[in-house]
Amino acid sequence: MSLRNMIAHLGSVVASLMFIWAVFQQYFPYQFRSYIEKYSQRLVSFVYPYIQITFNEFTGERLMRSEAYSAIENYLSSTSSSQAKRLKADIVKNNQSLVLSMDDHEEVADEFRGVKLWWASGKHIAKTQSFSFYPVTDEKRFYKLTFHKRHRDLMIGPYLNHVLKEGRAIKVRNRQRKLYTNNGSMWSHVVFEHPATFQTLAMEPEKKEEIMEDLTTFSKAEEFYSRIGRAWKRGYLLYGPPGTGKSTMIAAMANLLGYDIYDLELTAVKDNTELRKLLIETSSKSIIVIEDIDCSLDLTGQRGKKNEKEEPEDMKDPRQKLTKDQEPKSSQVTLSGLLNFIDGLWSACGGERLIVFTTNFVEKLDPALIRKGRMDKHIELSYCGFEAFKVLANNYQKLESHNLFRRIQELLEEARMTPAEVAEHLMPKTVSTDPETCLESLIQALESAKEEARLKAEKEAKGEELPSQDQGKTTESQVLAEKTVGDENSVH
Ligand SMILES: Nc1ncnc2c1ncn2[C@@H]1O[C@H](COP(=O)(O)OP(=O)(O)OP(=O)(O)O)[C@@H](O)[C@H]1O
Repeated sequence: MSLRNMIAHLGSVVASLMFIWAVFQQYFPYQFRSYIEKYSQRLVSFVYPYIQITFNEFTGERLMRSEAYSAIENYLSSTSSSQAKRLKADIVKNNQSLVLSMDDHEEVADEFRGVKLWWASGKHIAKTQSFSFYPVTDEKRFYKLTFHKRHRDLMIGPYLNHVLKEGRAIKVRNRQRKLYTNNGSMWSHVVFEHPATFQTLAMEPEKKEEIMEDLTTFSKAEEFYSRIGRAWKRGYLLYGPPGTGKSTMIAAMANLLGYDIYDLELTAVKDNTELRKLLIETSSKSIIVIEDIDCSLDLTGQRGKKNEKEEPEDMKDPRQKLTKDQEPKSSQVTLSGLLNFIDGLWSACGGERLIVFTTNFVEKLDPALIRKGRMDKHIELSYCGFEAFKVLANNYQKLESHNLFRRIQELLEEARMTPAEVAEHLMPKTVSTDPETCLESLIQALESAKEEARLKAEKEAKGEELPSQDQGKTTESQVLAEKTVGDENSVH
């Protein structure tokens, strides 16, 4: 064989080898791998007593972020922060709090009803075919749950339900809460960040406890409501003079339960259809508030007549100046419409909702609206008593006791003053105002309120005509001539 032939032969051998190598690379490694994997897994499952479940971060054709994955991420956050060595941090709640989760390829242990199990985090990195100037990494994260096969039923049923439920609850606690208001039939929202809590609410401690207990019992009563076949809702009627803390209490309720607030302006709702739409759009874990219910709806038939008689033209509600066609906006939402929605509508919507009505004039309300069953709890917020004062003194001046407290206690038993007014006196006027100056200013105000009441009572006794007062505003600093027993913040 000539040298030329030999080179040509060698060339074709090399070409054939390269072809075979290419074919081998292209097909065999994959086939080998899958065969090896398949049979090794079968082999391992004979001797390996554990079961593994994988929860991928993205699921479905449209690769939506899996709800289960994020619930597990939230559930594992506290375990991860105490066990994992490498953690990832993320900021939630409007950049205010940090949430930690375990980094990739970490493992943490958990225990459920005495059974130990393990969670591991991992990721697959897939090569993307698309061309991009920026590095494109297609990372698919997952959590893998490992447990012994003898606990299969416990893990797949109760444990995973527990993880999802807890994870969702943590998500709700960490989410940024919202305050919704309606403009006609549309809700718009802002971030809800009211600092009021039941700790800072000026009220008698036992009544506060009772309300807090009622709220937390309600929030945990999902099973109860579904068992009795009723919508998971509860109605509160808050009533009392302006400045006694009705709005503050609603904020404290929302903060206690971690709920959103829907501040429903009924006068902006055209008719029952719009009302239905608004109520259906409210989300679970929310408080629907209808403030000043006596002014929002013509519940009693008194409002129109009263305003026409008492208010001068320029003082009237702007709605009163609308044309005749536009005017009866509020009256188109009827009391029966409202009550029907409250009773019936939410049975069809999942999740829990509180509905809170407020009024300054409980006696004006239609008995149908406030009868038990419609409104589950009636809470009266009233003038400041000594216990409520002590909460305010602690809030505003960090005072738990002071020798002027005794005098203030005596005066509060004789003079009516709203918590809002008391708070105003306790608020330091300058940075250097000392607590004693504030207490003295409060004592002075209480003494003059007491004197005013004495004069008023004297006039009344003489049968003199009293100057007319706007009932809505009178409460600011009325003095109790004959103090009625137990009128502070009473709960029914
Ligand atoms: N019980 C209370 N505890 C703590 N602060 C209170 C209380 N009542 C009133 N305040 C203070 O007075 C201010 C006004 O109170 P709030 O708006 O809650 O009263 P309201 O009863 O809702 O009045 P309105 O009927 O006019 O809406 C609040 O910002 C709060 O600081």
